[in-house]
Amino acid sequence: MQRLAPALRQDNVPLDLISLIKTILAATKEISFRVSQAHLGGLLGSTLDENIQGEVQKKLDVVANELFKDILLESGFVKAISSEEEDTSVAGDPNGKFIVSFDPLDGSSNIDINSLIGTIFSIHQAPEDMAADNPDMFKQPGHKQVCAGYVLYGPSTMLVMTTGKGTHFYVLDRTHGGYLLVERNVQVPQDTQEFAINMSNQRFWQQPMKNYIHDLVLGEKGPRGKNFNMRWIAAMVGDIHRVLTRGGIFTYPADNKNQEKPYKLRLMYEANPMSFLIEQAGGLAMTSQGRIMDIEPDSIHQRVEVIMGSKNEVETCLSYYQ
Ligand SMILES: O=P(O)(O)OC[C@H]1O[C@](O)(COP(=O)(O)O)[C@@H](O)[C@@H]1O
Ligand SMILES: [Mg+2]
Ligand SMILES: [Mg+2]
Repeated sequence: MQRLAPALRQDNVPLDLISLIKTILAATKEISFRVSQAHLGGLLGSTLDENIQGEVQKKLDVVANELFKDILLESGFVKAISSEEEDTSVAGDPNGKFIVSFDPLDGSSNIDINSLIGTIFSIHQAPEDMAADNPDMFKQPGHKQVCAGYVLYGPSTMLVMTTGKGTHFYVLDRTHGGYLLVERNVQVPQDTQEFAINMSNQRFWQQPMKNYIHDLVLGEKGPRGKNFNMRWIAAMVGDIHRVLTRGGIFTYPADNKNQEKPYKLRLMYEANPMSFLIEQAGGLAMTSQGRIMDIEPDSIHQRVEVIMGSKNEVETCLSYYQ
């Protein structure tokens, strides 16, 4: 099995980007270790704080954020970072070539039940004409990402990453301490019989999504003429990993549960990086209005509707909105 750095060099990834990726992965190895120790005590439960989005922070959210932030800012490769757990962007090295957005722990509600969680990251070039403390640097659409990925702290610690030349799976080999390439150019099957959505929000969805899910649930007796299965891991990293592995549609649609917050997932450090991975694997990543990676962001913590996965199924879902 190929090691990570030679695999990246084979794809002609620039050396400075490889160095940044290695820095990110050093942080994930440390987080993976902390996650494996968390149930021994001290790291479970919530802090007394909320993040800027009004969500209670888990202790492990904060630990993962501090680790990731410190390692990145000390590296010299990064001009600024933005994180789910930071109010605004944090300045790094003024000469850093890249900016990194991240969700230090995705699936926080799974921490205390020892279920799937992960770290999501997205890398853009740093604009040369902006100061390191200018958060406007992050207002770049997803199609300008130079790299995106996640690390899943599951039974195996897995890295799934793209630099725009396919989506590849790596596994952390603890015997030598590095990530090994286990599957190159993963492809999402175009058709599927599996969907992922939080069904408890059904009464709050818009009518097109209600109609689409209604037809899936009718199975072979309905207009789709085939049965569908449902999965919900409650961690986007886990749900998207399943979609990349065996296909499916994953959606967090608009809802009117809270009028001020029609969407749940965040564009910069959840939807955009996952869209890059899904598209590089031959899938589609959309809102009901268009391609996620074409959205011009207006703020770091912006939320967005998400409909992504197997190409034909995403297209079928979108047809209900026409
Ligand atoms: O509470 P719900 O509706 O199950 O939401 C689950 C979704 O929320 C998230 O956990 C949000 O991520 P965080 O844990 O990073 O806040 C997604 O990963 C997941 O898809
Ligand atoms: Mg998240
Ligand atoms: Mg999170």
